[in-house]
Amino acid sequence: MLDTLILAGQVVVPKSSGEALRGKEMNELSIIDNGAVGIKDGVIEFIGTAEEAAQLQAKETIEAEGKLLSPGLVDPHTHLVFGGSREHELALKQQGVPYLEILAQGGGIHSTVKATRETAEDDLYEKGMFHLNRCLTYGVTTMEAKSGYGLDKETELKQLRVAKQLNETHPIDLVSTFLGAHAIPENYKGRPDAFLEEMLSLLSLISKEGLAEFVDIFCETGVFTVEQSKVFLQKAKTAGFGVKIHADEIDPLGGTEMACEIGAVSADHLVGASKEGVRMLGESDTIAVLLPGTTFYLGKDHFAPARDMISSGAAVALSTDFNPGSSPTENLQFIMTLAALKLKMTPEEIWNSVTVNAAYAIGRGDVAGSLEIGRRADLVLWDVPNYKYIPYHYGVNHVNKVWKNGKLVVGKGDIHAN
Ligand SMILES: O=C(O)CC1=NCN=C1
Ligand SMILES: [Zn+2]
Repeated sequence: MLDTLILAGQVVVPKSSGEALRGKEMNELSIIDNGAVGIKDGVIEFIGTAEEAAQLQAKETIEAEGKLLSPGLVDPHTHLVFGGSREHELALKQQGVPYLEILAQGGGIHSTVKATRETAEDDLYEKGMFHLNRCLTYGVTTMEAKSGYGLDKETELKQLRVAKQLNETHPIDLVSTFLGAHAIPENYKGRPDAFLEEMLSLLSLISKEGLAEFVDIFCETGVFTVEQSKVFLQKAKTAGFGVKIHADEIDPLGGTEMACEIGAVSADHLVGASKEGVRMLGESDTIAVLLPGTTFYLGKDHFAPARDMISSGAAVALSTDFNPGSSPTENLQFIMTLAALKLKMTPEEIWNSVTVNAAYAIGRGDVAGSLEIGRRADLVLWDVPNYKYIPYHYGVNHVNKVWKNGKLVVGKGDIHAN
């Protein structure tokens, strides 16, 4: 006897082959028309057509014929835990003040660092819960959370401990990344190497307390060079962490090439990736995590060369880059629209980029981002007729219901029209 049987319209089943989908594979997406998924004890027990499900018994049957059903979405790049906000910077952006100039003037990341240092751990936790609840209502069931707004031992650990607590208490599964190398704090101005050594000195404690699986660095003009980033990430790899990099976000420094060279799990942003960087992505296991929401929000015209990357054979994932400065949104569905309009990705590539490939980008490809018998039942029912509809109809939330580990965690309340 199943606990829940969902009778849907189309069911999206991204291919799960043990690694991220790349190149032409990204355009493959299995769809079951008039599909059904059965859940028992939090796990997927049946995937097939409604016809095949006809003889199954279930305590509860959700009759959602005509609605799309998919795996829970995965958001592989967020700066979830932070204090304060940066709406005051919008006026500067409107006046055309570049992101890196705001940062150099002590704003940007530094503004959030000040607010995060001043925010108590409990308050950071409550704020994180608020944002996670919103992510869940948008269909995200697994996501990454970076530190990086402390830039000192005490606050970096505070952020990571908050993320650990959130992972233990909120339905969304969180994967933590240490981004202590996010910017150079005032007290280390002009001494980047010394600051990086200070951040590296935290790795043993972070590892001992299980506070992060990945280490990341902001490789950018006025922050950390490609060489500094390479040395830092290689030391993090030696210490047993997976490594990621904010690369070629604004200036094309060549972080993409370096990421492929050292075997980073992912290289993120890549707006300025060179032809050589694109070629190397096609030949490496490094996943390109693209963040078109950031490019949009920074008012840039040039977006990451996703089509070239996919043509080169690379694996691409998508993310909100949720953070208070360069991409203040939890709406991964809007990112799907930007991927269609600005990255020229197909609906099939987009769906693979917010599910299976996003899961592999944060080391969760074996448990999230696809539908398989025996896997935990992380599912989203959408108020849309087919899988092409979400990128097409933008700026709204299409979620009808979300199940996490087979439990209904978001359900469209009955709308009492009168
Ligand atoms: O501005 C921020 O808070 C987040 C960010 N880090 C690197 N690029 C953007
Ligand atoms: Zn970021």
